[in-house]
Amino acid sequence: MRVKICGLTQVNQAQEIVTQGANSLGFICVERSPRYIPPEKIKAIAISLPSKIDKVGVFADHSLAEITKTVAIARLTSVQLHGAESPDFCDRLRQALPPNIELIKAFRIKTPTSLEDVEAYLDRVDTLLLDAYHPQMLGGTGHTIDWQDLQQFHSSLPWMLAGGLTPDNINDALSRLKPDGIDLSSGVERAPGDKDLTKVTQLFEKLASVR
Ligand SMILES: O=C(O)c1ccccc1N[C@@H]1O[C@H](COP(=O)(O)O)[C@@H](O)[C@H]1O
Repeated sequence: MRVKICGLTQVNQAQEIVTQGANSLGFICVERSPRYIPPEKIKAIAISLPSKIDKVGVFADHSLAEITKTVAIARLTSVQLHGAESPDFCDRLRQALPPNIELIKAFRIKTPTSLEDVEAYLDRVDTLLLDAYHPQMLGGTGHTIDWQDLQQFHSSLPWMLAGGLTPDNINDALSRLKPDGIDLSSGVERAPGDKDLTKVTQLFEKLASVR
């Protein structure tokens, strides 16, 4: 399963989290987030990691030029769109990016009808990410989606579950839902951008216990 740990800002933490088993790391490119990390610092982390590890830049309503420039500087392999980017924007971004860059579209699930938004993106992105809705925050909220709302969710694209996942609730989530990947940030953190490696260890222990 894809395990993405998001909100990295420190090279030693990134390396340790990969050693523990993460295959995907996320970097917040949203300037107003307390987890923001500039492109040059992402690059320093990215080039220290094995090439097989996904390096995901998280963007929200950035311009095409900002995203393409950051992808090049930071050596990203994936772009996560966490704002209100339209299907047409995704098409144009696809044209603007190198062909091997993965496009992940995040959806903030407020009610079951929020899932209807997914349809228009299926031919335009590679991966879906379902996160919790919060009225003031775009992401990193620590809030869970009502998993009941996702019971009937199926997709032709791989999808990742995000939103308030922790070592304590991950196995409950995975017993109810069968995502292709999981994405954790605040649930394995001491403070925004400062990961708690003990919690990351607990996460992988929990995941190993059900394999
Ligand atoms: O983490 C942030 O600060 C952030 C800012 C803007 C957009 C997305 C952000 N994070 C995303 O939030 C989810 C996980 O959050 P949590 O586990 O509930 O804390 C994940 O997809 C991050 O990429």
